[in-house]
Amino acid sequence: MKPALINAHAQQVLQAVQGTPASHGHTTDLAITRSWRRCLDQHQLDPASRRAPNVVEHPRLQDHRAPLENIISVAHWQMSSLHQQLGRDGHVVLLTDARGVAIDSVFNESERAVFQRSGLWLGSVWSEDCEGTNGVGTCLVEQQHVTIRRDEHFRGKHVGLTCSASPIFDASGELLAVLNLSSVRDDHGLQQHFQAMALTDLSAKLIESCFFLGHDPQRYLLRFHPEAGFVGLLGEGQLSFDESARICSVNQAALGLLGLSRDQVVGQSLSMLLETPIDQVMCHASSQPSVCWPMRLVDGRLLYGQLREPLRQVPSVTPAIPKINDVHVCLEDPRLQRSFVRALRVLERDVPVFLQGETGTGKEAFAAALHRASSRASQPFVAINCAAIPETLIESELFGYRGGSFTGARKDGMIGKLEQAHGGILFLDEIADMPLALQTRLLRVLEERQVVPLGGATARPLDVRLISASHQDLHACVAEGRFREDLFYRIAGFAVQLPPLRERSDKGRLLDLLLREEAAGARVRLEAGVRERLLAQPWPGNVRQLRTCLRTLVALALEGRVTLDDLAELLPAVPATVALAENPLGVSERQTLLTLIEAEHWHIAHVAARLGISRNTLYRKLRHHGISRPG
Ligand SMILES: Nc1ncnc2c1ncn2[C@@H]1O[C@H](COP(=O)(O)OP(=O)(O)OP(=O)(O)O)[C@@H](O)[C@H]1O
Repeated sequence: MKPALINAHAQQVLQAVQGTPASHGHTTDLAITRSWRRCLDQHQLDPASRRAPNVVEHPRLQDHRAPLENIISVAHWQMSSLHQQLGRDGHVVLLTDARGVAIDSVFNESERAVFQRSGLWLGSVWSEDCEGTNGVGTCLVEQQHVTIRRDEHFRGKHVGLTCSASPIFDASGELLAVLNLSSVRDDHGLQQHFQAMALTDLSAKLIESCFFLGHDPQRYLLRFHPEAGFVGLLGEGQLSFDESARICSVNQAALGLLGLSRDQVVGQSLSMLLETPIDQVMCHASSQPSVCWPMRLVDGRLLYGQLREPLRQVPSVTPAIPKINDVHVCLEDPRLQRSFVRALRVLERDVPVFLQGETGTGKEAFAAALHRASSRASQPFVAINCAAIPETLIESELFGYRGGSFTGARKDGMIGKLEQAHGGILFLDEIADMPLALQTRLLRVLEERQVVPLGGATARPLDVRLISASHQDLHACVAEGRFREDLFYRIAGFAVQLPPLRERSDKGRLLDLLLREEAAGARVRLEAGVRERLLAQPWPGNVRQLRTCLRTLVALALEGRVTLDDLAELLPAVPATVALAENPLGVSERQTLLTLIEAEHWHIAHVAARLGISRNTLYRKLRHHGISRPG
């Protein structure tokens, strides 16, 4: 931002606050005028100051992050989804604590420098007393959603930004964090601003709701709404209470629906609110409530509710510190380690885990590692690739069948994969590809915890811990009507984003591990420069592609030596555009596929190996691009 522009903006701010409206009719938004006054009178800030933002450095940043670990893990996935939904570049999503310190962020890596220049990165402090009027700081003061457009910022330095910020409250109504979306684009119309505002606010509410649902698993949780169909959705009332029916916490929507203040509700007995007797309410308590039942308030109004009973205590066999060194995969990246430890904790409490990541990032390896580290390690781990089983067979594969129930069925019937996983862990890979009709059946199985084989009459109990995965954005699948929303909520209790290989800080360790595995005891030495070259590759097919590449190098190595020439022969197999593009399988994907498929004469296994992706992924991509075998 040029000094002259900063000074001109500062002049306009001063005129507006001192009562002389600026020539171009400056803001009439009262929240902004109030904030400008605070900046001048209370914080004594200079709108023309070009001082860089305050930044909390490591390890002090850890002190800000540690108390909010739970909300960060709930929020991160939603932040990525928000960033993705906005679709284009130029946006950064920040999560700050209640003091305005950025404790998490999501942006395109290629834009890091742009956002750093604007002060939008981990540790930067965005409270009003530091940075003047801005999304985060003003939202913290107003305690409601605010949007601060370009020259509505107090400091001229920030007029290149548009920020939408929404507060996130904890279960006792205290402001816990702020979700902020900042854009450096100047070509946005009003409609895009409204879309960004609405999405930010919706995301903050979703995070708040998820946080409430998990904040106190040892209490009863009552979810309610005057319309049965709205229970389970964003506007529902949520209220937790203890064994003696004393209300412990309540969300904002519940207060609105009840027409009461927090003080009138928290600490009271549930019987003060309900005409329906408490023992009747308690009859509906279940660990996996799925049906709504009517209850009456003392003022006669009818509500519909669902009651979740306290979640069981974690079995004592659960390791206090999960056995992360014992899982036989490389998880040296601190982000991945943290995700692993947290995923294991929630899985032990029967919360379903959902893994999202690009193809080959190691979703199945991660799930299998969770199994090995869990208290069910000696029980089965059953993996099903929902994209790989033909649609006609998937039902019998999953549910099994009784002997002779259809033509071609085995005489003695077959036990389905679901039942094979009984007592252990079920891994549903590529779940977004499951046909809709089957999603309905799966949902019923998960809710009722029993399975009926095809052609069978009796239900058999099913006790499985569930991990599912997809390379697709399930939010988008739900929005497009390809994935059931209720199933989404059932399977995505805790979401883990697996980073692509190019972003992992443990790339080197992973390379060493894979090389050892591929060498299978033989001595293999990488010549100088080979390792560096391997680590610098973008690896669109992620860990799988790296493994395939190493396997080939080991096979080619003469006297156990891998040379730069060996590597050079292999790497051009992926066209240069693929290596350079930010989304390497994006723009040039179709062309890449056509070139390789022609070169390999439609040998699918060879093409998949050259790209370092699975055959299923390749088939899916061919379908997606409408590429089919000629003749
Ligand atoms: N952390 C890891 N440590 C060691 N090997 C790994 C790790 N992650 C992935 N791999 C290896 O990479 C390959 C691909 O992993 P995996 O099949 O788990 O990926 P995926 O994300 O499930 O793939 P897809 O998207 O095709 O389903 C496997 O050979 C696996 O052993």
